[in-house]
Amino acid sequence: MVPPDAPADAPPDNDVLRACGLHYAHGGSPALLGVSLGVREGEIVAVTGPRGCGKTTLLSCLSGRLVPNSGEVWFNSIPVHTLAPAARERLRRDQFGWVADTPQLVPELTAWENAALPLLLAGTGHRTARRTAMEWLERLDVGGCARKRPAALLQSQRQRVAIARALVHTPSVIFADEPTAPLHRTDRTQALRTLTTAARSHGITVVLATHGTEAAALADRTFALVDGRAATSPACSLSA
Ligand SMILES: Nc1ncnc2c1ncn2[C@@H]1O[C@H](COP(=O)(O)OP(=O)(O)OP(=O)(O)O)[C@@H](O)[C@H]1O
Repeated sequence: MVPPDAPADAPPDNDVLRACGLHYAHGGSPALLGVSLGVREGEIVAVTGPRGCGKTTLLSCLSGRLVPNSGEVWFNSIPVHTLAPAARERLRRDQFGWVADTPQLVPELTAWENAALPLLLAGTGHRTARRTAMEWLERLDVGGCARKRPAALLQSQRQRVAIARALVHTPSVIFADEPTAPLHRTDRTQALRTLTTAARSHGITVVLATHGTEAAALADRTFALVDGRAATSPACSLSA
């Protein structure tokens, strides 16, 4: 509920993520030109748009992987855009999950160790971390690969391990950048449904970049980008 003394157009205070007026250029090449977005807790938002419109850059700024050239990013009451690198790294490790369009696993670790990594880094005991990772790997149909290293897995199996790793510590927000790109069409629906069902049942917010209508259909809302701008610009107001 918006408090009575808040500005009339203040965002709802159940926004878990808020971005306001984001600008970002890769070198001299502009990727975001004043993007504003609010995401509510537990919401699944699909960021859509043609190749090169800025989806990955937007997810990277929202998640603290990139610092915008100007504009603000808030995670609850935390100003992500002004955090020091170490604090941003901690925030990403503890509160966020990331699934890239190609699986980025640690080659020396087995599938279950890769999936358990966020728990192990947070100090969870080995046995609990392993059990939890195994549960997620099984939900994603790759439980049988748990002892294999990434090199021995198919690309589609690696991506499922990466999805398990994003879910394993039940983060506040998962950023998924074309998460089903490496999967065959038949595998896509199941992996997407596992991700979105798990997110809904655990109250995890998801920001999902996608070209596909299938992924967008599983989201609560679509946020369309065109040439680095929102296709329809929401008003931007920060109450914090
Ligand atoms: N590392 C980089 N160096 C230079 N330009 C980049 C870099 N990354 C992205 N860009 C440019 O920034 C713009 C936005 O790219 P971005 O990857 O965010 O778009 P996208 O919508 O995710 O594209 P895709 O659907 O192809 O993944 C594009 O013009 C792209 O060429």
